[in-house]
Amino acid sequence: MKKIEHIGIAVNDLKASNNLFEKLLGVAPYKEEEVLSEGVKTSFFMTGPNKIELLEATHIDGPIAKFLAKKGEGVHHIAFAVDDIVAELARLKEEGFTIINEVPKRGADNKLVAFVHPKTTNGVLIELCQEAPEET
Ligand SMILES: CC[C@@H](C(=O)O)C(=O)SCCNC(=O)CCNC(=O)[C@H](O)C(C)(C)COP(=O)(O)OP(=O)(O)OC[C@H]1O[C@@H](n2cnc3c(N)ncnc32)[C@H](O)[C@@H]1OP(=O)(O)O
Ligand SMILES: [Co+2]
Repeated sequence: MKKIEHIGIAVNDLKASNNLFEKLLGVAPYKEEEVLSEGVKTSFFMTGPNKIELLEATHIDGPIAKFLAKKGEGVHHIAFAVDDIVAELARLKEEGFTIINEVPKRGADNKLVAFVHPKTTNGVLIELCQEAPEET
């Protein structure tokens, strides 16, 4: 794994949280994107070299809606950048971690993503991200 790619934060109201994080970080979000497959609307902030992803639920049965219902707003996952997501998933599986997505899927901000179950990572949901070609 190369570095932390982003930290994902679950929020109830993306618009309100965009305003809050803009005040907090002193920069505006550089992008907003809806990812239908995950049931989320996201926004992204850069602060120095670090990226924050805010996530609002768009689907009542989606992972963010369920997380918000159980735990409330807060840090939802840590994402790591990798060069070869398939190889990294195989390595983690071999090490005994539970992989949620055997096949990487399209995430936000031009990434291929896959998740590792928090029950096998001390309660922290881990996302792997590999750069993907821009969608046309
Ligand atoms: C925008 C796209 C992408 C990007 O490009 O960056 C994203 O970031 S998408 C982010 C949203 N998508 C995901 O989270 C996908 C991966 N998550 C899942 O597949 C599921 O949420 C899960 C982790 C498998 C849990 O699903 P499920 O078992 O159906 O939900 P439960 O609510 O019943 O939870 C079971 C258990 O797990 C705990 N949990 C759930 N989410 C988290 C979390 N984010 N961090 C820590 N723990 C989590 C939950 O509390 C339950 O625990 P117990 O109550 O103790 O059983
Ligand atoms: Co993410």
